[in-house]
Amino acid sequence: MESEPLTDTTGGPNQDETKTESSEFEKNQERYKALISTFTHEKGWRQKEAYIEYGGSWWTQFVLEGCLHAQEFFKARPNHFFVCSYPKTGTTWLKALTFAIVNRSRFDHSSSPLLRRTPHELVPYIEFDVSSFPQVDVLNDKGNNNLFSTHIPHELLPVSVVTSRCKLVYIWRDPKDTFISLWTFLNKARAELGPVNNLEESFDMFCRGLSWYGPYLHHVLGYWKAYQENPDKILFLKYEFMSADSLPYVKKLAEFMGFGFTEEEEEKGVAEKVVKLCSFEMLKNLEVNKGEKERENRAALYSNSAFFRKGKVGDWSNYLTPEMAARIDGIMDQKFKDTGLLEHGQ
Ligand SMILES: Nc1ncnc2c1ncn2[C@@H]1O[C@H](COP(=O)(O)OS(=O)(=O)O)[C@@H](OP(=O)(O)O)[C@H]1O
Repeated sequence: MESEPLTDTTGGPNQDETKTESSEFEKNQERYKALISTFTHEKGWRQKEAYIEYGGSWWTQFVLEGCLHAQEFFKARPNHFFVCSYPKTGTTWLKALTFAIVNRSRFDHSSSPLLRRTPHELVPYIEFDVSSFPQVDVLNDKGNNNLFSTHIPHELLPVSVVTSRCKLVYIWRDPKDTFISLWTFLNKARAELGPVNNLEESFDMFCRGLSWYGPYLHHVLGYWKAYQENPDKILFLKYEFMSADSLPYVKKLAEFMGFGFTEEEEEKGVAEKVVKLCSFEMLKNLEVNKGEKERENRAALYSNSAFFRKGKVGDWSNYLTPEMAARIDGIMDQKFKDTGLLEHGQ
């Protein structure tokens, strides 16, 4: 196992460049707001919330401001690692796994910060958690943080994430389960956001590509193409395969991150312990991930428990008709035809 320290002082966001004074931060936000007001706005999944077109994808105001901020200020370093995903495809799981993998020699399983803090606190999103940069200092209990995550489509990532030697893991999931997970999640937001469209209307919009960070299939394809061009930089995973048998994928992920399990660790079952610590059942039942508590940041519109619903493959069949399933499957087959994506990992 490589012994790169996780509190590496050369890692983490560039404090000089990223510790924006709040007035400067607010000035930037005003600049982004003015720019965003010139972009196309469409009716979103909630009456109160428009979707805004930027760079071929759909955004909500808050997240787009964060994306523009990340594009302008986030400086990736070679020792950074990024968990990339479309929302509701396995982000929380991968955040927990990457954190547990790289921190396993610092914490045993009874002292892991994952037992007290949500995976989202430990692995921040560059487009909203990191927009108030000083918060990053408190991550990992002390020191800097090298793990980040994002839902930004590949083609809109901050340039340094693509050009730096840092690595990325991307996870995707069956679009039917992704849609149901997203729709049920959005329904759990704080009441002030207003109601979400009914399932049929939201599904129709999802199929037409009109969704948060969508089109979903375009998001997947963007990372797939980047992976094909540079397989040493991106690890490509699928939720369904990981659910069926997590261990080989967790070992692969650790290896890819430069933190492969040693023979001695293999003998001691350390990889199995990481799998267990990050399992849905384990995380869902922790006090920190239960109830109505919320993360303390600008993005806290959901209780911590909203990130853990069923964690099952195929739950879509309890919500979608066979016709709806056939519609989205058909769109996926068409979009992914001849890309090799449907055969990947099988
Ligand atoms: N540890 C673990 N293992 C397996 N599955 C898990 C885990 N943690 C969360 N989940 C399930 O993942 C879905 C949430 O997706 P994300 O974590 O990508 O959501 S988010 O983008 O961070 O908002 C959501 O799926 P659904 O249950 O189908 O809604 C979560 O329940």
